[in-house]
Amino acid sequence: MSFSIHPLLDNGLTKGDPNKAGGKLYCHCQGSARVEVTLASNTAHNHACGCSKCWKPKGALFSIVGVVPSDKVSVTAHEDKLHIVDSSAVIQRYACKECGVHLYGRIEVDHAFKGLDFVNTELSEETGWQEPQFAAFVSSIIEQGFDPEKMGDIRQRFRSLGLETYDCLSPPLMDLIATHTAKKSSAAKSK
Ligand SMILES: N[C@@H](CCC(=O)N[C@@H](CS)C(=O)NCC(=O)O)C(=O)O
Ligand SMILES: [Zn+2]
Ligand SMILES: [Zn+2]
Repeated sequence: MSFSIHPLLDNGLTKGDPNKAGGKLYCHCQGSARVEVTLASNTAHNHACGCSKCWKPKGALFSIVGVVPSDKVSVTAHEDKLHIVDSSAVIQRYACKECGVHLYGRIEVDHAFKGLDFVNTELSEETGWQEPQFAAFVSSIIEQGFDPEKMGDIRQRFRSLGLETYDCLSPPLMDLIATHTAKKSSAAKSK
């Protein structure tokens, strides 16, 4: 294997436990210096994301990121170590100032996914989190230097794991975004 999609997928896909009700995430700092986030829910829509903004473990081409309701996310240790990576982005990604790991991403603006936080469950020491469901923003890895000639290998790798690849989000998620946009524009027209 000449490239790593993500450590959680490089050796096959492990199904999650549909009854898992949450757990803790930690940054990569050591021992008691770790930022701790407690999730009171499993993720939904967990997926591989090839975009340049989502946090990836070292050497991986993709991030694995899912969503949980924002009210199920609490920072339970070292909140002071968190900063927003890019305050102009739609997703405000809170990262540890010391190790750079993203602990959660939150949307504060009017958006179809407002109320959902983006999290990387590989930061947990537990198993059972929802397995990835699809791969998104696959072509974006080219923007970060990946050889366009090898994209067929990437897409084939995802297919062999049973995951569909998209260059934006999956159709159901794109439908949600479009529905939100349509509602906003019809509300604006009726004013
Ligand atoms: N090609 C761009 C795509 C960035 C992008 O649109 N990312 C998606 C998936 S995470 C998004 O919704 N971004 C919103 C944000 O980062 O705030 C890149 O790689 O930077
Ligand atoms: Zn840290
Ligand atoms: Zn992304």
